[in-house]
Amino acid sequence: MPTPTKDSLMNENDTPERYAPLVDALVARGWYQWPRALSTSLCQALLAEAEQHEADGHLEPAGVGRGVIHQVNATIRRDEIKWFDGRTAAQKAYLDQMAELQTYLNRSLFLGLFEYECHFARYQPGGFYKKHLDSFRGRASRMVSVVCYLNPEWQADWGGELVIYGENAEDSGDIRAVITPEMGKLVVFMSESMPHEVLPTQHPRTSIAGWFRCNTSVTGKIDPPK
Ligand SMILES: O=C(O)CCC(=O)C(=O)O
Ligand SMILES: [Fe+2]
Repeated sequence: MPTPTKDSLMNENDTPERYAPLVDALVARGWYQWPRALSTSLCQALLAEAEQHEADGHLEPAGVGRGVIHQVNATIRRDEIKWFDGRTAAQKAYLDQMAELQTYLNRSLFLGLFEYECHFARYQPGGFYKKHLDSFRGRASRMVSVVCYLNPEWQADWGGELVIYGENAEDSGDIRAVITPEMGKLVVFMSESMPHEVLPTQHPRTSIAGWFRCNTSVTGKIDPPK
């Protein structure tokens, strides 16, 4: 099979206006679920990369916290990750779509997003990620979270759903969405206000987790990514 080019992985007829319902939902309720947002050819290419990283032993246990307080804690999360380096056609095509979304979000919501970071994530059977926020309140940095799922023919009884809760993280009864991780689905939510968790999966579960960040530079120091 010839190596796909970036353009061959993009959908034709994709206009930025397709992001309008996403932005409306983010404003109204803080999250949006978009089945079949990405082309199957792009998702398959990304899945193949993630599986190759796993076969090559290039995934690393994910941690919690950033910078000096970054630590691996298997009671909180059990996925393995690989950060994008933007070198392959598939990564470039995905990053192009995120750049387009970033432009659209900035134009419509004036969010001042200036950077996007993302990694592949692989959850093995038994893997989970307990309820958390992607950004600490008051230290705004990660503003908008985007998860893309890469699992063809996901079965309803395999677990591994993403559960999104209301703003009060203590209230576990306030479930806003239970989302299955089907290939091509994009989930977008506000990083500071939507607690969420990944329920234990019974089947290997592959995704791309990413974040749009705003500049939180303090006294000239730019927050370190990751
Ligand atoms: O994979 C998912 O559904 C969400 C992952 C997540 O919450 C994270 O990586 O911060
Ligand atoms: Fe998260």
